[in-house]
Amino acid sequence: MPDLAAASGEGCARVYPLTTDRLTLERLTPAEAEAIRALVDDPAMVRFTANIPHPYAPETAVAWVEQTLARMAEGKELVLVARRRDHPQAPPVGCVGLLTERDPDDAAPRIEIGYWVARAHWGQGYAVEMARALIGHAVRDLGVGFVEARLMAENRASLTVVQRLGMTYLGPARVAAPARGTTIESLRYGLSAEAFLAAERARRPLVMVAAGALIDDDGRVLLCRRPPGKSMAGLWEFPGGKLDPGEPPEEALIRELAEELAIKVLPGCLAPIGFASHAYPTFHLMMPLFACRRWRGTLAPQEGQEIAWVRPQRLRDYPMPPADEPLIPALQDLLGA
Ligand SMILES: Nc1nc2c([nH]c(=O)n2[C@@H]2O[C@H](COP(=O)(O)OP(=O)(O)OP(=O)(O)O)[C@@H](O)[C@H]2O)c(=O)[nH]1
Repeated sequence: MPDLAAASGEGCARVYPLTTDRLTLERLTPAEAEAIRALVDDPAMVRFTANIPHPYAPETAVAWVEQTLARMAEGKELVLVARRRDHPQAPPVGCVGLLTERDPDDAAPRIEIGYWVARAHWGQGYAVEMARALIGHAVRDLGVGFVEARLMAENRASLTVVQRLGMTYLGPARVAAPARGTTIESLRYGLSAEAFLAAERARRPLVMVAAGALIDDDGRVLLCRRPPGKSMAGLWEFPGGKLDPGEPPEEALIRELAEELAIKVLPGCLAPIGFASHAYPTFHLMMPLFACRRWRGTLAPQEGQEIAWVRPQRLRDYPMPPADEPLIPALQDLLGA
């Protein structure tokens, strides 16, 4: 049985918050009770849920948070609160959670996902984005092999979510609805870890890029600015580019450095520093970074790109693509900054 608290112990501090293209997902804390109550206390929101009462009193929200935190501490539940990355102080967009459940006829406990999105954010794909992040975490970090969802047949929005997640219909189920004092007919959907990972790979193909940290005699590093019109325009990056099919990264980098900066580099002058592995919205970037202190020719930008020679301790003054962030300390270490 997977332990849903497994990723919150010592040494795993960097697992949370999970981040997605638009959201930050942080573990539930007692401080969230009132913000959650304010969003959930909405008849349109609770219409399709089994156990959210309406009206939703402040003490009910506090009690729910307390109970949930107790279950989270036991590894039986994991609830994350989603906020927009561009509005971190704004009220939450919604919540997504996993819980372990056991019906009388279940041979083994099952892991069920649940989510809600505040009404102001409906129709923008947030439920799918939150659920994908949490399922990805469950599958990759917590050893969860199968995730279920239960929803009411008339909940069209949730049906779209489970379909977009790639879940398949498993059959009908009756769900206890304590807030209504009854049970309700619902539909069971499910997704295996393998199917989830296959869908993720198809949605986000792997792109291999080779990049170089050119280092001058003063220990400064060359950054190039992404020109207007390109993705992530205006950010500073290491020179380099995509590998051609079958091309080794060193060869690709040497070719790119000649094309972009008119310099000739020999393979022996490239030393690996580290790599970036980052999920962008439409592709997964894998990018080895090589240090290079020697080249031939006069370095001259060939594509009109702005360049800067940057002292290692000043690298953070230059906004870089998110994939590059983890490479900065490695480069600073190398250069003794
Ligand atoms: N060269 C380079 N590319 C980087 C860095 N960090 C990073 O995320 N990338 C991404 O890796 C890809 C490099 O592709 P590329 O250099 O061949 O092509 P491009 O800029 O025209 O990219 P595009 O296909 O996004 O327009 C881009 O999507 C770029 O945003 C970096 O430090 N150097």
